Formats: sequence, structure tokens, C-alpha cells
Amino acid sequence: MSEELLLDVKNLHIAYQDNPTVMDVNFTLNKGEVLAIVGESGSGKTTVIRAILGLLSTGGKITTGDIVFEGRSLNNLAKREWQPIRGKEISMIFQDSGSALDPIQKIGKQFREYFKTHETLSDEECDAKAISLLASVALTAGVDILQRYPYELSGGQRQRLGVAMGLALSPKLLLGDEPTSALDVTTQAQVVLEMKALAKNQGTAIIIVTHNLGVAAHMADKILVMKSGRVVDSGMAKDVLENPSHEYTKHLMDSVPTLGGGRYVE
Ligand SMILES: Nc1ncnc2c1ncn2[C@@H]1O[C@H](COP(=O)(O)OP(=O)(O)OP(=O)(O)O)[C@@H](O)[C@H]1O
Repeated sequence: MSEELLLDVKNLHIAYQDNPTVMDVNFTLNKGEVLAIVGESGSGKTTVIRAILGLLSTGGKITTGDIVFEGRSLNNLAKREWQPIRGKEISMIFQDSGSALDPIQKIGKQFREYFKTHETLSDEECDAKAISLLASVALTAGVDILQRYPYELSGGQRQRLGVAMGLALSPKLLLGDEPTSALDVTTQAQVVLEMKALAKNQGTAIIIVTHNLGVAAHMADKILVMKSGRVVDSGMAKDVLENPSHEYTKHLMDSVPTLGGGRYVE
């Protein structure tokens, strides 16, 4: 794995309507590396990854600190400066990818439009690329899927589609906000593995937000544990899992039925 620095989050503080919500978050991510952010509901995980993509929800603001992506600060970028970054350099997949898709447009058309916002490709080239991406997330009936509407897919298929779309433009960084938590355990395991393999092939780094330490253990090179807006534990996944320094991490560990995420791959 390359040791080249991709993302440097420094002394990050975020407030909603002047209420401090995220305090003093620091971490780095190298190219191709996978980081999992874990922690209880409301601890600030989503806020951190939304800040990276400049998409804090209403009232949210970075009050101190910096987010540096490939040597360039992402703080205070203008809307037009974000356009070439979102999707192409940094993309995001959500808990329910279906909700991010247009319900009244066929999937093939959505892929074409997505590719064409960043590349000059014919319809046929877009379709071929989409089919190959879909195959890499185990959606092998690609031609048929391109003809369907999002609601015509199962939850697991839609999540796979979300992963394929998130990685469609070979971004350098993929942000996943609980991308598998709405799925049953077996499908979760498969989608996690597919996401990791596809990202690895493209050299894409991942930050995945999850409640589930099993998913984190299974996917991540590094883990960041958040509680009440602060980082309470962080480091290489193996070290954090084998030697948690904070009581809260130990408590999270106790709630994973099979250590090391075994349940997710069996
Ligand atoms: N737009 C907003 N305005 C005000 N407060 C907000 C806003 N969005 C989030 N918050 C608050 O910020 C805190 C952190 O929320 P965040 O969604 O980042 O947590 P999380 O760790 O991702 O939680 P979950 O696991 O439940 O998604 C919470 O207390 C939440 O209520």
C-alpha cells in the first residue's frame, strides 16, 4: 500500500448553530487506506464525513481546524470549486442509496448522466462501463438492470448499485455513511467485501462510518472511536481492537459477538 498522504484532518471543531458538536478531531489517511469511524449514535461520525465533502447540514459550520485533501485545504471552497471534486475525487454512499437515486429515471440513464458530468463518453461506452462496475458488485444481469427503475431492485441490490455509483468515477476517496446497516447480516458481509475489493482495485481510500465494530474490524486498516463529539481511541485497527485504550472502546468490543468480524464473513 502506498504511504502517500491523501487526507489530513487537523484540529477539527464543528458547531451546529453555535453548539459545539465535534471537538478536536485529528487523523490522517493515506492513499488506498481504509478508515472506520465507530461510535454511538449522536457522537458526530456523520458530521465529520459530511464536513469532508463540504456538505454539513443546515446550521453546521467548521469553527476551527482544517481538512486538507492532497495538500489543498477544503475549507471555505466556493460551490464551483466543489463541482470537480464531488464524485470524481471524493464520493459518498449512504445508508439507503436508493434515496440518492432519481426514482423516475432508469438506472442506465442515471449512469450515463453521471459519467457524462465528468467525462466525454458515448452512450455505449457509458453502458459498457456501468455493466462492468455492476458485475464487480455481483450484479451480473447488468444489461437488464440498466433498463430498470431503482424501485425495481431489492434493498441489497440497491446498496450494491450505490457502491458501484460511488466508485464509478474512480474517486480517490469514498465516504460511506452506514452503507450496509440496512441490510441483513449475510448481504452486509458480501457488500462490505465487494466494496473493499473494488476500492482496492482502483486504489481508492475509504472512510466508513459504522455502529458495528465487526464491520470495522473486517474492513479497516485504521479505526477512530468517537464519543460525544471527541475521538477517544484511534490507531491501526489491529492495535485498537487488540489493545483498546479507552473504557468505551472496550465496551464496544464486548458488544461484538464474534471478535474480528468473523460473523460477517461466515
Ligand atoms: N443540522 C443539525 N442541526 C443541529 N444539530 C445537529 C444537526 N445535525 C446533527 N446534529 C447533532 O449533532 C450531533 C452529531 O450528529 P451526527 O449525525 O454527526 O452523529 P452520528 O454519530 O453520525 O449519529 P448516528 O450514528 O445516529 O448517525 C447529534 O447530537 C445531532 O443531534
